[in-house]
Amino acid sequence: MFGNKRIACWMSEKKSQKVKWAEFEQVCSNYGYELFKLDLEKDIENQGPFSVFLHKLTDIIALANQGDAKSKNTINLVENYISTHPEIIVIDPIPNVRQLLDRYKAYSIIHATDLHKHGVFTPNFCEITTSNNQKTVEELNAACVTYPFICKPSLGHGSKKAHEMLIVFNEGNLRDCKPPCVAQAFINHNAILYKIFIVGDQYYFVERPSLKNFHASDQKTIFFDSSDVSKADSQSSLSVLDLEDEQIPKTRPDPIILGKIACTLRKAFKMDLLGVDVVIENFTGKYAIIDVNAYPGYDGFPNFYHALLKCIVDQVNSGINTERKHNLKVDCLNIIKTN
Ligand SMILES: Nc1ncnc2c1ncn2[C@@H]1O[C@H](COP(=O)(O)OP(=O)(O)OP(=O)(O)O)[C@@H](O)[C@H]1O
Ligand SMILES: O=P(O)(O)O[C@H]1[C@H](OP(=O)(O)O)[C@@H](OP(=O)(O)O)[C@@H](O)[C@@H](O)[C@@H]1OP(=O)(O)O
Ligand SMILES: [Mg+2]
Repeated sequence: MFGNKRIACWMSEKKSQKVKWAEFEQVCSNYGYELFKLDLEKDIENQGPFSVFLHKLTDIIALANQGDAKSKNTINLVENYISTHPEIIVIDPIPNVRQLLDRYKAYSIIHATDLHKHGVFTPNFCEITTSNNQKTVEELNAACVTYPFICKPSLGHGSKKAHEMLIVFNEGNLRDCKPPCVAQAFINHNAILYKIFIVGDQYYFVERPSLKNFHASDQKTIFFDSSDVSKADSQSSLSVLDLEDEQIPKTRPDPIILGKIACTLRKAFKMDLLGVDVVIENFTGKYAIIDVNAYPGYDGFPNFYHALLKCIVDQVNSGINTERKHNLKVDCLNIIKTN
């Protein structure tokens, strides 16, 4: 019935549990596609043929990078299969996902875009690679990272540890940073964050809770788990504004700037499924990109499965490979729909 119009899908058990499979299958079927879950424990060839591979392999790629033999083998099998079937549309290409796993690399890619022309920046950042505090002070100074800063594990996905962070308020507590990690200047933004969810040429943004304003001081380091802060229903005590900050006026986000960010980062990362975390800096009104995620949760994205299928069909119909497609010049404001 579907011929080779088959979509193979792989994601972690945790993510899989959040998928409404019956609805997703129905939407695929409406677009003429059969959806099936690829089993990476079994021979891939025997499960083919398929024309589209939709995946979130970030955890396995991260484990493979850390030397885990089973994960290395799995990724090798997947990459070999893809290279012997170059006609398969892969969303998103594994080498492109790989570069997102390293926060330093990801911030460097954002920094190299021309988004600064639109009042958008990525906060000053540097890598912390040593426990030698004097060396770290030099690195921080060279990159103009001031206090307070957020210290994030270099590895941005793939384990609980990737989300264990700290806010460092002074030089005296630099020893709390456990390399390899990235120090990123803290941007005061009155505890409101915007998540831009990108699906090919469509995007949508939602407002989420975030961290309150902080200032350099002699206070002790704050340790937190990022997954407790900016989910739709998060109620972290770190998000409660100090009394004097409640008066700071709220800036409404400009959908055109968020669209520009979506379009620019889609091209820069050469990926279709991306989540971008943006905060608006108090008083300057500038937009700071603080995090980019592969295949995020899309919580709140209206008709997400339709958007995903449109993205898949666009790729299939383009008749050219992903690498070339993302290199095409496109007019950002035409291709990104506002919500
Ligand atoms: N530079 C920054 N300035 C101010 N607040 C920040 C900054 N970076 C991160 N935050 C806050 O910390 C939270 C977690 O940071 P980040 O998004 O980098 O973590 P993460 O583990 O990659 O999260 P996720 O993958 O769930 O999006 C953000 O949601 C935001 O509230
Ligand atoms: O937990 P949620 O469903 O919301 O999705 C989160 C997603 O987990 P998932 O892979 O299980 O979807 C996370 O992936 P890992 O870093 O853990 O790989 C990361 O992309 C978060 O940014 C997403 O949160 P959001 O940015 O969308 O709020
Ligand atoms: Mg985030």
